[in-house]
Amino acid sequence: MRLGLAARFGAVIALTGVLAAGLTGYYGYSASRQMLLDAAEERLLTATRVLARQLTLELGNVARDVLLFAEHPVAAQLLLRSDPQLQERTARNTAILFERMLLTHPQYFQMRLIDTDSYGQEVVRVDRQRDGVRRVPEAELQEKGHTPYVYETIRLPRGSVYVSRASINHEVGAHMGSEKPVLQMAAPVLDAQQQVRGVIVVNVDLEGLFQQLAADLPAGLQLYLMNGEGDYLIHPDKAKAFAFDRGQQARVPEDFPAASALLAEPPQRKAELVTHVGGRSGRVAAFVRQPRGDLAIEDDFIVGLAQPMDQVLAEGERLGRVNVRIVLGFSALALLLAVLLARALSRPIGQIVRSVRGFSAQAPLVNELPSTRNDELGVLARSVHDMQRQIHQQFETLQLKQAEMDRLASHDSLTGLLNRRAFLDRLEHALAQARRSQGRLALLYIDLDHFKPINDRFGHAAGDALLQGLALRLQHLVRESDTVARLGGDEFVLLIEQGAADDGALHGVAQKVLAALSEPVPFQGQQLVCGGSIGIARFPHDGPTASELLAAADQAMYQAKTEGRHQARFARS
Ligand SMILES: Nc1nc2c(ncn2[C@@H]2O[C@H](COP(=O)(O)OP(=O)(O)OP(=O)(O)O)[C@@H](O)[C@H]2O)c(=O)[nH]1
Repeated sequence: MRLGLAARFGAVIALTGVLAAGLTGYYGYSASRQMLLDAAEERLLTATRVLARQLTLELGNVARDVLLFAEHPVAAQLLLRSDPQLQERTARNTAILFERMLLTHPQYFQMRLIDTDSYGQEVVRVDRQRDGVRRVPEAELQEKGHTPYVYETIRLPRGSVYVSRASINHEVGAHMGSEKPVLQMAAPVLDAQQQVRGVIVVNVDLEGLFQQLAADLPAGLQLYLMNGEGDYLIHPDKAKAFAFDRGQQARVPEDFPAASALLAEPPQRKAELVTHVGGRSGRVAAFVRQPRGDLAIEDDFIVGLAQPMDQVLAEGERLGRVNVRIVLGFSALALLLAVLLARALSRPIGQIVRSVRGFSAQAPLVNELPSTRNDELGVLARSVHDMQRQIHQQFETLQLKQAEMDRLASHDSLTGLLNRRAFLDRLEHALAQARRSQGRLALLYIDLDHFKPINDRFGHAAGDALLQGLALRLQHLVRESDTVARLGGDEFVLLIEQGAADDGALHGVAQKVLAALSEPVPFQGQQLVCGGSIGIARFPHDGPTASELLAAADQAMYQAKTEGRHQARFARS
């Protein structure tokens, strides 16, 4: 099926509309999706920074608690062991303070005072136990001189705080902290001579601390904590946390390859990273490493937050659905407009096409074109109508000219009678009919008498007027069935088809003709008079063909001339 111009135009409009709506929707969706992704990354990085900062602040709080005890004179006094009674009372009071501390800080597993002079012997120790916070009996106190938190801390100057590597606590008798991720924070206790006498140690519950820090995070975020080597300390999948403690490996670059760059950064400096993994079904993650600050930290901490990509893009998907609805709406509108436009165009175009197709120069001109429109189609319609009108006029002129030419081809221009050629056609036709019907006919060959002197005396115009006057007279004289023609010069011929059988009647006609020719014709106040001689030939009597009949009639006319003019003679066969 071939589509019309209006339909094709409509289809182009519809296609353009649908395409424009689709592209706008697609690019709008892509741009807003990227903006959402950027905003989500920014939010995630900000939340991670806040979390890392909170961790630093929290470690600072613990450090202040540790220092509070390390700097307290009671600690140094207790370690001097001067008076056993005072010693016991001071130890009890210290234990009470430790207990208060554990009760108000749920993230502390243990607090203890260690005597570095006696191989790191614990002097006072309070543990979080199943049934509450308890002072550990003297008999259960242990030597801790071999532990890093003791031998590393005693090297520190006054006022410094040691922070251990995060580890799983395998110490014997650690109670609630046993086999849990812990962080030991310790400060040296110095005497008046600035000699290190002991160490105050707090065991921090790493998971508890983090749960507390992450409590305010939005739902759906995954929390990660790594050490400086990238080993997971906290991971949503518990099997990956402290894998190194079980002789395995679970490091952040395995899940987030871009994190290698962060691990390669020099320590002690702040470092950040945002990365995605796994495409649309993966995750966006942000990692922040906080500077160590004043603390003597054994290892760095890297804090990470991740969000599933589908959560990040959920807003974008909603936007996408809205976009799809908008695109569909606009496409439907474009289609509707295209149909309306196509119809508005196809009607006038159809009218013009029908008018052009149905136009005929012969048929009367009917204006059914949309000529009243003010647009280009109106201009086209008016132009078509003008063209049709001109064609009509030219056709009429042509017809008139054709009729005139037809008339000139068969008639004598001076008298209006049939000319020789047309007369011969008529004669042939009449002869054929007469032959078929065994009919008869007769020719009266007429030549004017003394016509030349008229020309000579009164001028050519007078001769013309005489010829015209006599021709008119001959036309009126004969019957309707007869034919009068001018053969040329002053020669006329009369064909009689009815009543030609009777020589008497023919003779009568010839006499009437002679009488009519001898009547004067007025011209410019003159009376022009001539007359005529007639030769009569009959079919089939005087000849079977036109030429023979004409020759016979001419011959008879010539005889009439020679015998005195103004008379008629029958041909002699
Ligand atoms: N005015 C005019 N004269 C014509 C026309 N055609 C022929 N003639 C003239 O008609 C004359 C005819 O010649 P003729 O028949 O010999 O002259 P005529 O005087 O009639 O001679 P007769 O027939 O012997 O009586 C010529 O002088 C032609 O010039 C015409 O159309 N108009």
